[in-house]
Amino acid sequence: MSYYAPDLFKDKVALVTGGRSGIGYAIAETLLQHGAKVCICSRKEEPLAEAARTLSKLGTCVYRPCDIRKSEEVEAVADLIQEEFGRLDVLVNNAGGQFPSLARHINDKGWNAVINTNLNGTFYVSRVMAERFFIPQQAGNIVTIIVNMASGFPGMAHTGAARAGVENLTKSIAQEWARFNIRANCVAPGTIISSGLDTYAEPVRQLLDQLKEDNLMQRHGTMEEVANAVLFLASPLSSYTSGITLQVDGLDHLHANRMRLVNLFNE
Ligand SMILES: CCCCC/C=C/C(=O)SCCNC(=O)CCNC(=O)[C@H](O)C(C)(C)COP(=O)(O)OP(=O)(O)OC[C@H]1O[C@@H](n2cnc3c(N)ncnc32)[C@H](O)[C@@H]1OP(=O)(O)O
Ligand SMILES: NC(=O)C1=CN([C@@H]2O[C@H](COP(=O)(O)OP(=O)(O)OC[C@H]3O[C@@H](n4cnc5c(N)ncnc54)[C@H](OP(=O)(O)O)[C@@H]3O)[C@@H](O)[C@H]2O)C=CC1
Repeated sequence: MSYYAPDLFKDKVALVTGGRSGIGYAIAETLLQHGAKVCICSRKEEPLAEAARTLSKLGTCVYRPCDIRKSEEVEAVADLIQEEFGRLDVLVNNAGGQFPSLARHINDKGWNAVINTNLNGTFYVSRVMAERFFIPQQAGNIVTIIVNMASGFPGMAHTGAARAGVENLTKSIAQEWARFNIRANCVAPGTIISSGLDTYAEPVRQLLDQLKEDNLMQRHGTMEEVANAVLFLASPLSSYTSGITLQVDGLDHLHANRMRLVNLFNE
């Protein structure tokens, strides 16, 4: 059940990066359920095509494989959107990820993989979609998924650094592009039950149970709770809001036990 009007995104076109799985899939699904036409992209063609097939039962959903770290592949996604829809109204930068490691054990390749994905990739997609659609249209909306890294992110320093960069980038482009009627905001999820969490093995799995006990609401968040926050920021319901980060974390940004993360690897 939804509290939003079913036609909130009627005649609107949205791109969700990483829309084949987890939170991105839930966002794509919610946008479709509220009338949007959706494009999803990610690296792995087969699961991406399968996700688009399933989502198409809810409305128009197209896909194109793309590594957001390669700006030429991002341009190809823009080409598809231009051919299929001739416009873009909403960009949801959701693609991202990292691996758990103490900072001093992250090698150059691992550091660059995470920075390129989360910071550079998010920038490439935002710039390309603004240049190709939002600025010429004099209208656009960017919502970027980051993480809760307000007090640093021990155990995942690479992603903390990248997402802090993205949050600051969002504040800059929100100001530079306000004159083009473009808004840009972030959503910072806490620990959300998703396919992403399934990628973690011990000792992170055990940590997830502890993080649930620490949470003041005594639970992890749901993908729908993140999708609902994205819907708010992507819609005219938030028309005077830009450059902010909306925390969807059951208060973890005020009350999180960072020692759990520091001690994760029993160093
Ligand atoms: C504690 C609660 C946290 C809750 C908050 C956050 C939750 C989430 O974000 S859930 C979402 C999780 N989903 C993902 O993370 C999926 C996406 N992740 C990835 O695709 C990779 O982690 C990536 C970001 C590193 C990108 O992958 P790719 O470019 O394909 O890179 P490779 O797999 O080839 O790895 C490159 C390089 O990175 C180092 N490395 C990768 N994985 C690990 C690892 N598990 N441990 C240590 N180092 C790792 C390594 O240097 C790799 O190079 P090679 O050694 O040559 O393989
Ligand atoms: N689950 C959680 O607790 C939290 C998640 N987040 C963030 O939310 C977002 C979604 O995570 P979640 O759904 O949980 O995890 P998933 O691992 O399911 O989602 C990650 C998605 O990003 C895509 N992706 C990864 N790298 C690239 C790339 N270089 N180019 C294009 N697509 C890429 C993946 O598809 P493919 O492999 O096909 O490329 C996948 O669809 C991520 O940014 C994550 O860090 C933030 C806070 C908490």
